[in-house]
Amino acid sequence: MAGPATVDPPVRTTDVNGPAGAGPAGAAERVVLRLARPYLGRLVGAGLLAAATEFAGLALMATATWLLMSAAGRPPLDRLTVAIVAVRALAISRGVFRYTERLAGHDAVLRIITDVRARVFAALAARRSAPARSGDALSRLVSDVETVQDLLLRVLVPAAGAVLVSVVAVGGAALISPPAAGVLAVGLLVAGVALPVLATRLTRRSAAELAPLRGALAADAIDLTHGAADLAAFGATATALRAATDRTRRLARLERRLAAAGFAVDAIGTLLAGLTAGAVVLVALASGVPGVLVGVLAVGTLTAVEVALALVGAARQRTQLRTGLTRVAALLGDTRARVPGAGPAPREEPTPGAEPMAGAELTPGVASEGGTHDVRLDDVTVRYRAGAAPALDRMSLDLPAGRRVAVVGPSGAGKSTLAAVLTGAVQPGSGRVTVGGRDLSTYAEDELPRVVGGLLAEAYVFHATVRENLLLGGPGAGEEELAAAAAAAGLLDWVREQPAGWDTVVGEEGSQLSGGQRQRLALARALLAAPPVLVLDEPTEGLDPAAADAVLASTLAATPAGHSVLLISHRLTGLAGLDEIVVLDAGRVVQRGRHGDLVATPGWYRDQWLLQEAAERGYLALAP
Ligand SMILES: Nc1ncnc2c1ncn2[C@@H]1O[C@H](COP(=O)(O)OP(=O)(O)OP(=O)(O)O)[C@@H](O)[C@H]1O
Repeated sequence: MAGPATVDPPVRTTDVNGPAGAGPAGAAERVVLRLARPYLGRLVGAGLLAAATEFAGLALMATATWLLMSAAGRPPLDRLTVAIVAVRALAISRGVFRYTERLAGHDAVLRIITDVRARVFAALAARRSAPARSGDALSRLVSDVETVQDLLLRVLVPAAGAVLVSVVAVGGAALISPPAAGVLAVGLLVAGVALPVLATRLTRRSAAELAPLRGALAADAIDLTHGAADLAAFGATATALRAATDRTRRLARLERRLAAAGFAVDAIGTLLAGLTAGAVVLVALASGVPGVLVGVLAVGTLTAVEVALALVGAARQRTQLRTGLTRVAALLGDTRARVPGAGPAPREEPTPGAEPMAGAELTPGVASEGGTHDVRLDDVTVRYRAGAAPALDRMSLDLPAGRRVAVVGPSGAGKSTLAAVLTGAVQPGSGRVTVGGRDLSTYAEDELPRVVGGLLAEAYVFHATVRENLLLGGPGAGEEELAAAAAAAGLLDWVREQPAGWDTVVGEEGSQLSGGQRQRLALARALLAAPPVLVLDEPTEGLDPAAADAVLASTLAATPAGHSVLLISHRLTGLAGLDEIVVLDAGRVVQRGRHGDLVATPGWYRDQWLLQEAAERGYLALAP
């Protein structure tokens, strides 16, 4: 069978979500901090308590060291009493400080978050382009706002505590030995400034790639589940799975790289603590500091460097929070930072080419392979549940190659089931379906979509660009073919009006399109695929009568000659040009013939035609 060997699913480039961290994170932080201003007193209190906690830990280690080393010289007990009491007091106060710091920090931050969430909600509600129902909006309300919480609780408060304690530690060391304090200051600067900068540099790029990649994977999961039927119908399941697997691998690689960089920085931090303590000891000994105080300086240095190393963790956190913070800040409109996910992917240079003719016949995406594509159903029965009434009841139907047939009938008659049987989505319980004389069950999974396919009921629109959604139907299609398919489906004018044109992102499940535009997009995709047997399940659903007539006419005109069409429709208008109309009821063919004959014959078709005529005449009379 000729035609493309593989059909690509819409390729989600990570830029669907926008480049993470593309915005100025510093500006975003300023916006967030401005929101925190009314709670500044509480935040400063939390920062001071964090510093008190770290200081209590540092003082505890230093006092305990002094106590142990002094006790080795067996001094009178009264000389140790103060230190013993201090150790107990510091050990208890450290826990108390930690507890109150957590309490105060969370109290302040949760108040700020309540404010931020209310503002984000208001901003989202005011934006028509980001409906509050969409997963993206939800993620902004929940996870992005949590980045504000993390910025305050995991970055700013601990960082403030670490800086304060570092200053106090250097001051304390200077009381014992100014040269040793100088060495400690250098060690603390390396631990608290140079290492965080290094950690940020090492992880920034990977962290920036991480967030959009995770977003793309989440969207993959939705597309693979909700769009499974459409992927299968276009033979793109394997390719979509491969793309998602590749993304998962890339994510794993990135996370490994980030973890390795993290371990390396941690190892350098530990080494630095040891080296600084060693240098402090040597300098203190050289300056004639007594042995006990040298011990105090050594242990104090180890503890102080460890406290300063918290800044490395804070820097790492900050890098990871960039994307979320930028999105929150941009949403609140206080920064010009780009909102990843809100904007379309950068526009590609248009492919030079002739202007397509509206309604021009499409180049078949797949040429028929010489053999005919006669479709035959013999005594086909489909039952969705054992004991239930059959959806198709011993149904027989011929659809010779090149024939254009409409299938109509009351709701629940089995029309969509017939489409599902032909596209291989539903296996008949009994009977035989052949295409080109070959049993349908002998077609390989990726082979059938190249012969029978089209627009399924409730077609899925992927969270990608218009172009990517269309290319699912015709992977190799150029601008001209895209335009011809879009013109036939009545979508071209809309595409041309969009600033991003073919690169307009349609949102999750096409949420940024109207129902009619979604339907036209799905129809254009089916037309682009142009299989020899084209199944169209309600192609004009959701369109007003005049638009439905125009789209149906251009759709039929765009279908290549020699290709069969099986059109499922509720509307009976526009069927006069078809070769045959089959009326189904309760899974059986109850009438068949051309429109003119059926209208003249008493039965469901004639009744329905008269009803629809009257209804649409009324509609047109009411129309302005
Ligand atoms: N997935 C399913 N599971 C169980 N029963 C189903 C399923 N799909 C369809 N049916 C049943 O099969 C029968 C035929 O449904 P089908 O969707 O083919 O009818 P239809 O003619 O396309 O209806 P409509 O015009 O309302 O879309 C109905 O009774 C329906 O309830």
